[in-house]
Amino acid sequence: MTAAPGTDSSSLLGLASVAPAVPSEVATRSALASTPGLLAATPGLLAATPGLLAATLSSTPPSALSTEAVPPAIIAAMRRAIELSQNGPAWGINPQVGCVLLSPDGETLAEGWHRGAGTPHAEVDALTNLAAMTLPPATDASASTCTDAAPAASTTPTPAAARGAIAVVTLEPCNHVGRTGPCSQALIAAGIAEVYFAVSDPGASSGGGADTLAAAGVRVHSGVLADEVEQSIHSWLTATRTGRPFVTVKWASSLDGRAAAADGTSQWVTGSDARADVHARRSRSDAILVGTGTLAIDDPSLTARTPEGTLLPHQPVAVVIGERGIHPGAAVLDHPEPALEFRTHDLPAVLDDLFARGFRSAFVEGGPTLASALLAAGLVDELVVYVAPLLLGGPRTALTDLGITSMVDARQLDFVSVDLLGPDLRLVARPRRRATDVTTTTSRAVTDDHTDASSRAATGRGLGLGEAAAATSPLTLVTPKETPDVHRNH
Ligand SMILES: NC(=O)C1=CN([C@@H]2O[C@H](COP(=O)(O)OP(=O)(O)OC[C@H]3O[C@@H](n4cnc5c(N)ncnc54)[C@H](OP(=O)(O)O)[C@@H]3O)[C@@H](O)[C@H]2O)C=CC1
Ligand SMILES: Nc1c(N[C@@H]2O[C@H](COP(=O)(O)O)[C@@H](O)[C@H]2O)[nH]c(=O)[nH]c1=O
Repeated sequence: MTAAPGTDSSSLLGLASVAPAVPSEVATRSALASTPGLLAATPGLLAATPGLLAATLSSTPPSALSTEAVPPAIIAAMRRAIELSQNGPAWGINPQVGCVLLSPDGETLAEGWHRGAGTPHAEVDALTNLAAMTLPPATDASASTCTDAAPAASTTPTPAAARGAIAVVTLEPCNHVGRTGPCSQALIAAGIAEVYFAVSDPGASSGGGADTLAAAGVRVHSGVLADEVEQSIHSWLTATRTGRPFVTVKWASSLDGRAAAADGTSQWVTGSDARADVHARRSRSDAILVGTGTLAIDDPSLTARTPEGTLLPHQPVAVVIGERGIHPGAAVLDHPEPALEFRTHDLPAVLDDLFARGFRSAFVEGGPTLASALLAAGLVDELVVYVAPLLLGGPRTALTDLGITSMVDARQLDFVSVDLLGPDLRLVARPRRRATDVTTTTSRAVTDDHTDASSRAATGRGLGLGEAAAATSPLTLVTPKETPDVHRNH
């Protein structure tokens, strides 16, 4: 059973009588997103009473989509979309996104997910998969709008089965009109009648797809399992909202809070399970940051490796911060990715620069001076602390001065998780949000490896990297000649 966007079609989902959304209805989606946990609470009741559901929906405008109004098939599809999203890379400039296409009666038609910058977005991937299943081979179903390689809507896959279908997608469909075509247009062109998504896209240029869809007569709902999606792409959402990479500070300490023995040796404080966990986290990060003190004393490799020493498929870029820079012969010079050095103590500027290069996650591996400076500056989003059951005593505490002199100024955190890894504890904590905290949404957030030329200029910060280089090619290798303060090595 099919229907054009905005027209009625009877269905098991009871969606037939829902009026087409209007833009003003979509504009209220944030209210719904604030109570996402409720959305998933009572699907069983709804499954048992489809007639009641249809009645509820017909009398409830989409803007007031309530707990009861989310059909179980949509919840199930969103759970599947979240699973699919996790097939994509956890690092890089783009988020993990998954999409499930449903027929009007709730049957799964096709699935898709995003495989990283330069590849089709999840919605287009799902449409392409649907086309591949339903169109004759002569039709080029492999092209898509949302890739760097395939511009414009002329290559949008428009399988007939998509007409009147429902798209369930973890992130608001993008609204880009740039190097990549917008997913919102691809969905409209394919004849999708209804879209459910979890979380709004905070990107200034990529967000707004919901309004575009609604204006075209597509029924649009947001906030479905929003808590789950917020958690699964927390790092990317935070980076996009704040305009700097998501910063995780990690350290390994003794039970008495020492990161090294008095002579500076620290290998190893923690055991093999904890270190394997560190390497898995390295491989999900865009960059590993260390200060020149750690470089000088530990001479770390900063690669992501298996316990046997094999390199993991994704390697974060090693970033060394400090006036001393990288000494000749340092192990990071043998890293498979060219290392970056920032001969500065200006940490916001470093993070700005990394963001402009397309880095969305920074994993800080010390040492105590760099970690403390980042914390004191309020630039840390998460702590991952491994505590080993051993005592070291002495002066080498895991953190140094945070500028806190009295308990009233203590940094309050919340534990996110506490786990035993072999003999060691892993504690994950995040800053406690205060009522006065304001989430900053910058106007420079971008997705799909676009770099907004205004981003660095907007902050007024820089480390001597030419604006043009940063604006046009976030991952361009910058030679020392071009940048006295910032450069990649080898
Ligand atoms: N157990 C663990 O998890 C870890 C332990 N360690 C241990 O820590 C020790 C090294 O500690 P530490 O010297 O603190 O190492 P850091 O890596 O923190 O390096 C400190 C240096 O970073 C530079 N720096 C960059 N930005 C700033 C800033 N904003 N403010 C101040 N300094 C900045 C300065 O160098 P410059 O003079 O060049 O400007 C400073 O001297 C070693 O014994 C090592 O084994 C290290 C990492 C992890
Ligand atoms: N000592 C210590 C850690 N130290 C961190 O690991 C770095 C060494 O990385 P690599 O040379 O790539 O193996 C070192 O410089 C420091 O940042 N990490 C831990 O998980 N547990 C430990 O006990």
